[in-house]
Amino acid sequence: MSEIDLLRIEIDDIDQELTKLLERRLNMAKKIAEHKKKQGLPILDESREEVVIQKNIDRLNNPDYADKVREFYINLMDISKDVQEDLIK
Ligand SMILES: O=C(O)C(=O)C[C@]1(C(=O)O)C=C[C@@H](O)C=C1
Repeated sequence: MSEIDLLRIEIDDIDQELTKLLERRLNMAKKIAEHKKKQGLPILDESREEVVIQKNIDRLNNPDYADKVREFYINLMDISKDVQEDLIK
């Protein structure tokens, strides 16, 4: 097997875990949306989003990825809000 094939096997394994985790996270986001609907709360919580982003930047071993992690969580929470809005509308 070529080196790129071996590296792609690693990427595929990581993607498999990421997809499982994404599905779990989106399921939790739906539960939060149901709670917010009952309580009459807005979907968007900007202060919580900043906490999520900062906490995960702080978890990095390589701080060079800070901007990428920020971008990742902004996109992830946009997807989360789409799922939440689809559920409650
Ligand atoms: O924690 C919440 O209040 C959520 O609704 C979850 C979540 C997220 O995906 O992490 C989504 C939307 C909010 O703006 C903040 C965070």
